[in-house]
Amino acid sequence: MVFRRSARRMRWLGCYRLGPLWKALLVFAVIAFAGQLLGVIFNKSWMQPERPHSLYALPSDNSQGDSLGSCQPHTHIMFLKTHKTASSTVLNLLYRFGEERGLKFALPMGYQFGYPMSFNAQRVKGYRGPRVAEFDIMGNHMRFNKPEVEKVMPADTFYFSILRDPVALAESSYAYYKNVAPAFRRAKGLGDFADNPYKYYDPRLRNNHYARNLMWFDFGLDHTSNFSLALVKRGVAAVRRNFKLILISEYFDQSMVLLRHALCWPLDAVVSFSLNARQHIPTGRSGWVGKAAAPAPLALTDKQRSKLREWNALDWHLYQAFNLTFWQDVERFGRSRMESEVALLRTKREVLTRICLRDGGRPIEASRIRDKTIRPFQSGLVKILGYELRSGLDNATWEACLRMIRPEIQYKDLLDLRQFPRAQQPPAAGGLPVKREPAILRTEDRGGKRLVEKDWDGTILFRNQSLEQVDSKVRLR
Ligand SMILES: Nc1ncnc2c1ncn2[C@@H]1O[C@H](COP(=O)(O)OS(=O)(=O)O)[C@@H](OP(=O)(O)O)[C@H]1O
Repeated sequence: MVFRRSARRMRWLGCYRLGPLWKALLVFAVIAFAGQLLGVIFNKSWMQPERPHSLYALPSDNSQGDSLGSCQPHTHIMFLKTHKTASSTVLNLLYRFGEERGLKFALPMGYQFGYPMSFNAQRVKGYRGPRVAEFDIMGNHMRFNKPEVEKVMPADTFYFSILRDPVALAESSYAYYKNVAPAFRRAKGLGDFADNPYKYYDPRLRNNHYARNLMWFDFGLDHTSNFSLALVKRGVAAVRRNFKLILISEYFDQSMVLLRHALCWPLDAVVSFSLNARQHIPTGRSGWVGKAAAPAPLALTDKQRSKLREWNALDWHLYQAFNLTFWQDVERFGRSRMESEVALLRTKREVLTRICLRDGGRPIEASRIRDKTIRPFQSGLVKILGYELRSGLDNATWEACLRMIRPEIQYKDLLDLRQFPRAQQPPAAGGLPVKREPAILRTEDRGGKRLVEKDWDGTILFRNQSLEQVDSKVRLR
């Protein structure tokens, strides 16, 4: 049939003047071409998942979520990156948004802005003084200090941050800062710590802020006074004054919807994969499996949970106050509108998972990630997980997917290099030469003896000392 049609078409094209050999050749060429075409289509549909015309767009969707009318997208943004609250996932989308639009980031010299010291504008790489407004986005870890931040960021900056239930945060913080916070280091487990925190906690020791009211501390609030409702009220009021939006980690997707509306961003810009997750291996009653220093120490009874809430009372009140505000915001936004946007966001995430990630998008241990440059930074008791990209992605897709899974430290290095190409590294504010710190926190352990432990910033936390020596030497406050 196909052959007869081709022969008719050739007659129409005047091929009847050709000899039989040429005719045969032409028929062969037509059939080969048709076969090739079919093969390409066939192969594509098998090799690639149905890929929409844009990486994010859904097959039935040529919008980017609800229209946001005529508002202008915010590009001056300050995100207070609180610790262990899903803040790396949030920072990733700020990095992506800024990178794609060529915005300028206020970056730290290392990986945090002099944390745990209070933020100082001089910590920003390339900072040239309070009247030189040249940064668009700021989001690395800091202890918030509004007057100093205002020196760096433009007057119309949108300030936002994120909070998490203090008990979940304590678990995450204990697992991550076990070797960094002296209070955690000495405790047998988080439950043991919760039962008697004063036995382990000395507020004068450096890095013990990771063990109590960490969010309150990150907001730059007074953490040295005794707990009182008046103190809480002042703290909550200060946060309300300084921040336009407080997200809630437990309701991450709803948070993303509120955020994208507040920023007038497309929904696509807030689709993300969870970064910096700790490995959970459920088994038996404890909920964990593992070897020696594995996560059994994280098990908590209900009583211990409520003790941790009491211990972190400032954080607990802060969280409750902004959880309430959050749901009032959702109410104002409209519950059903929120539900449909969250559903759209989740569908987009699923599509992207299929396009970008191996293993159905399950996060994996760093050691199993073949591309060493995207292995997440490791710290503490448990493994911090990352992702691997599917093979066979075209360049544009690969680049877009990579942006979504690139860990925070590597992403900061990349942006840093773009903003300050090596050849012209500016002197650090204050005239000190810039020292690029290695992108790895290390606990070197030889023969069971810990030699050096460095913080993200490259700060040496301790070196070749017993824990007791360390604790007595790192007194800061
Ligand atoms: N999307 C989303 N939703 C809810 N929770 C999330 C999300 N993304 C990351 N996470 C969890 O956040 C924890 C890591 O927090 P951070 O990235 O702020 O940590 S860090 O301070 O930057 O080290 C870490 O918590 P734990 O796994 O309990 O340790 C992550 O699993």
